[in-house]
Amino acid sequence: MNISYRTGEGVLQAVGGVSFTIEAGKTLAVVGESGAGKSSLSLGMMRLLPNNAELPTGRIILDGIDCLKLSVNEFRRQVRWQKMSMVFQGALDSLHPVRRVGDQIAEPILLGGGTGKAAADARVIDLLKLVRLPPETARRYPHELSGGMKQRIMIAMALSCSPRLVILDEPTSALDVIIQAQIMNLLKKLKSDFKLAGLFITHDLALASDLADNIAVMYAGEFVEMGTAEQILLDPRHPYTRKLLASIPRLGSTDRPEFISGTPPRMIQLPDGCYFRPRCPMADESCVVHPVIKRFADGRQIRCGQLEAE
Ligand SMILES: Nc1ncnc2c1ncn2[C@@H]1O[C@H](COP(=O)(O)OP(=O)(O)OP(=O)(O)O)[C@@H](O)[C@H]1O
Repeated sequence: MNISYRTGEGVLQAVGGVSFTIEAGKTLAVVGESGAGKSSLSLGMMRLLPNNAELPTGRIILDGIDCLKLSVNEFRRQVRWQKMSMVFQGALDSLHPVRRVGDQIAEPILLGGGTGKAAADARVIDLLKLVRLPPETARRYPHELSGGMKQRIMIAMALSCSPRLVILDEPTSALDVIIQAQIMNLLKKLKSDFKLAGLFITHDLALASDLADNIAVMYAGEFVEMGTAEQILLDPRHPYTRKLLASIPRLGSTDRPEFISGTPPRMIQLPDGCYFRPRCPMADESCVVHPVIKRFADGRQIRCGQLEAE
């Protein structure tokens, strides 16, 4: 999948050649620094990109439906919220301030058609139970709820139509650590109870390790390494993944966390060759050629000209 924006300085490619499969019941975490293209990827999948975005190219196949081939209306009726839903990064501000939260949870259910108001209201109560909120929460307004409760409401909304894929875009980044842990535990429970596929977008590799079966590391709009969570966390191979892991402080370790020197590239002006080359300790003259992503014998995929697929 490719996503570009038209800007005053020219066309900026925010997502380039990103390709992945998520099986039912599995979660893929996409990890990367700010500006790597994570939100563009999730908004592009939901077909909610801003007006200056070009139409994404590539294919998104969900339940046999080629989502990018559907018209806007077909996508809205058949896919968005029904088969693919999202918990947004700014979730705490995305609830309507003067509508009761129960009505807001019911909205995607009613939009899908085929469900009457009474059945939708009953479903709202079930969904509130699922996210461990009391039924009377349905009658409350967003300003009466804490951040953690609002995030549970957003999760209930995302689950309201029993989708096949839920995209979680930094679902806990606005919450304090205790509430963050509660929401992560809820997400883990929901993941094991339902056979949901999850796409978990985060800048936090440690958080990704909590929920993900597979991890893709994103740099400058591309996946640079993708593998099982174990492979990425215990045996990172791409120099950027190694740097990301070394930057996480570890309890009980005397090693100081490392900083990744340099800054991520300006996406409007990407360096020639490998995009990580200016910051990479392994870079040499061969890295002036932009590397393709290669599949290795252990199943992981890596985009690095220095590493040869055996
Ligand atoms: N509407 C837009 N117009 C132009 N450029 C944009 C637009 N939205 C995002 N970008 C650019 O696209 C690139 C990817 O941004 P994106 O928000 O997808 O990254 P991200 O990894 O989600 O970062 P963050 O975690 O900070 O949200 C960045 O260079 C960003 O400046």
